[in-house]
Amino acid sequence: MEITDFYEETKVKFSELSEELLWEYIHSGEPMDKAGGYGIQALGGMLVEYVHGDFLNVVGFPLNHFCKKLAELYYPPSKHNVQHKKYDSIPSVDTFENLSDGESESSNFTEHKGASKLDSSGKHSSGGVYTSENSSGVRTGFTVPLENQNGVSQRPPEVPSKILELMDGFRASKALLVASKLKIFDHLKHKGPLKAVDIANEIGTSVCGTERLLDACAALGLLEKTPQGYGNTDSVNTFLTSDGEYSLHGYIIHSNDHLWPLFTNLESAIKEGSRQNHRAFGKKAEDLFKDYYHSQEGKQCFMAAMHSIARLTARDVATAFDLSRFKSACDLGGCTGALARELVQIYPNLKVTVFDLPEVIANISYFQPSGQHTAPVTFVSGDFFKDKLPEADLYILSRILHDWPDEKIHVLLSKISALCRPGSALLVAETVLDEQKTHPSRAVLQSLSITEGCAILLAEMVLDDEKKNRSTALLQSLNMLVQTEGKERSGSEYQALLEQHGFTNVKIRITGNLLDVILCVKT
Ligand SMILES: C[S@@+](CC[C@H](N)C(=O)[O-])C[C@H]1O[C@@H](n2cnc3c(N)ncnc32)[C@H](O)[C@@H]1O
Repeated sequence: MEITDFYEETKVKFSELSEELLWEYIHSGEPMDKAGGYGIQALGGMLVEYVHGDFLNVVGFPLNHFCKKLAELYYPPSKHNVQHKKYDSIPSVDTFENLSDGESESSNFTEHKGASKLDSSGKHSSGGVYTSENSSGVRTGFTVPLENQNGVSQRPPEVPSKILELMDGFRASKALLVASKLKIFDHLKHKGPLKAVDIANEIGTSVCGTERLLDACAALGLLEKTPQGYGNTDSVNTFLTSDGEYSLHGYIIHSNDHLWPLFTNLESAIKEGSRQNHRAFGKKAEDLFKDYYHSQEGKQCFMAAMHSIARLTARDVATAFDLSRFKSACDLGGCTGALARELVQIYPNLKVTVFDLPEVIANISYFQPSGQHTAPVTFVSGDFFKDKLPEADLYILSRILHDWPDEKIHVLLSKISALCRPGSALLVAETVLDEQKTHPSRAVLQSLSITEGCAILLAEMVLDDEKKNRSTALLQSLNMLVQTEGKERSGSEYQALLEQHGFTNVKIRITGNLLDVILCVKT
């Protein structure tokens, strides 16, 4: 990728202005959203005596210089193409006037859509002149002849928007993470709309940096920008503020403070095939929980992260199968009890025990909902690899198996299996990978009896959704690589693990939520 930078200088002389006129201009409202406080292209033009230099630079974009730079980048002078450079410093430009002229537009449009070439008289002929066209069909570029190394004119490939989006994806993520970490969304929820300067004062940041972050968030669809200032969108109020019932704030802070540094070491993780805690944080404990739980802050951050995802997934996990025949359940590694509480609400006859490490159980009070009836949920502390497990006729492992390698899973499953009576069951909630890890399942489409056109449209929609789910699952598998010794597994991999320990009748529900659910019975 080639990067070039430049600046453009334009001098603007204001005339002598009376205070009265200035106030009138202010009250017109025009200056309010203008960098520099006036709009030379509109009312503000009356304030200006003269302009030396590029007028459009004052309006906001130095188009002429920009186009010259583009021409340099796309058409650098070389032995092969110097002879074509008949025009001044940039090739011919489609003016706005051309675009407003319906007839000439349509004829030019046709001409420009096919490849064309400037001949020595400056007219178009078939060949290699390129002009860009935006999604609304309005041409925005200027013609630039392009040649390959052999001097043959060619049209560059379409802009690979998907690749560019992925390439820059980390910037968008980081903007979201930092805005959350700085509690910008919280301030806007309670006091918005606010101007950049007010937010900067509230959170103690620079005005220029804050304004850029807010503008980026607005461009990403997270914020609304109006003359009154920046405000949250509805989904930001629901998911990104820290006090919302379904807030993802806990997971976002975990992503910023832990996952981000771990993913920075993804390259080493791929080379070595192992987790990267020592590189990201300078220490390596026996397992990831000892890493996370060694400080009170780390512990609460991890618990908040687990809690926020559990709140969003618990309903789908609890209802994926009818569990009403069970009287007692034990959620092993049940953390803050979010799933347990959902279960007792849906199945009023079910008593649920949450079993987790002592460090976690000591902190559950932070996550207890206030004023809610929580009597059937009991919390027990212990180590599920070493200690005796509570008795129950339904065991639950939600996001537990993916943390561990097969050897450890065998230890845990054999303990659970030994405790199960015939008819007892095990419910596993994990992101289940599709079998090939390449092809989306077509089962849904085969079951549709609809017209062909409709089927194709639906197929594309379903496949798009499936692709998105699949990439989420496979990226989650990378997430496990950088921080654990575990991994995400496919349905048949889970089935094999479970059957080895006497669990049969393995049923899998793909929920469409972040977690899928597997139910199996001990025979
Ligand atoms: C990835 S979290 C999943 C939490 C919860 N089940 C959920 O889905 O939101 C793993 C949980 O297992 C617990 N855990 C890890 N090792 C454990 C052990 N040896 N004994 C008991 N719990 C353990 C952790 O404290 C943590 O709460």
